[in-house]
Amino acid sequence: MSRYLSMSVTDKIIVPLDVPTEAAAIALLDRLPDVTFWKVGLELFVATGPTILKELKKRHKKIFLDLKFHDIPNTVAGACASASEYGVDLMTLHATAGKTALNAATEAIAKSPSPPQLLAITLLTSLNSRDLAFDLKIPLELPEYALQMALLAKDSGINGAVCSPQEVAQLRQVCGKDFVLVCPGVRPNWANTGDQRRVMTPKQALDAGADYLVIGRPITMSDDPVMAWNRIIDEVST
Ligand SMILES: O=C(O)c1cc(=O)[nH]c(=O)n1[C@@H]1O[C@H](COP(=O)(O)O)[C@@H](O)[C@H]1O
Repeated sequence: MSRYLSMSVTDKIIVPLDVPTEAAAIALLDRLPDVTFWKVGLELFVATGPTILKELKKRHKKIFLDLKFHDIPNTVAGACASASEYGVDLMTLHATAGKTALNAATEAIAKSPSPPQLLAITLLTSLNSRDLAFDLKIPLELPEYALQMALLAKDSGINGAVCSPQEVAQLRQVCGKDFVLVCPGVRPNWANTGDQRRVMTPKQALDAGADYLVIGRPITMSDDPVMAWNRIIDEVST
């Protein structure tokens, strides 16, 4: 058994199964047995449906089902009710679906025997201040906008938010210790940023107050995913 398994920090790093087939997902699960928390997002779920969730449960893994619901309240509530039947740990919807949809989602999952924790997307980590101001025409500074989306979610009964590590300290301070904060947009110094725009290193993100980090391509697209995973665990443990 790897020495990394004994460190609770491993449970804070969620690795996304951003691959197009069940076979590719299973190859990653086999390659990275020390990963305890996996994310299933749109690419894989559209390809496999809930089959992949059963495989993860068989392996006793925690599951973040990241389908980012964004629709009218009735539809969001129905999707949340259906998805909560899978017995996953975390689920996402966009804060910009609005207060009524966020409330409806909260009520819909409350009926589940094992409700997931609901997380609201504040502002995708692939967007920067320029995108917010010029393309989306949002007349707020980016950190203020992310905070307002988190507060909207919190006031609507949502358990936590997905935010960039650059905003996590402020959200932690304002939203409190029980609000779950999950940060994608995490890049070790040695990894490419790719399409992520608001990044920090894993250690910086955890030190700033993130409960969980989502780290994908630096691990999964590495020539040696096990080495990349162990390197990240070492960096956040020192
Ligand atoms: O909800 C998410 O997980 C998410 C929100 C966000 O704002 N940014 C973001 O990158 N993500 C997801 O986090 C993962 C990041 O992957 P990498 O960029 O490869 O580390 C992807 O699966 C994204 O779908």
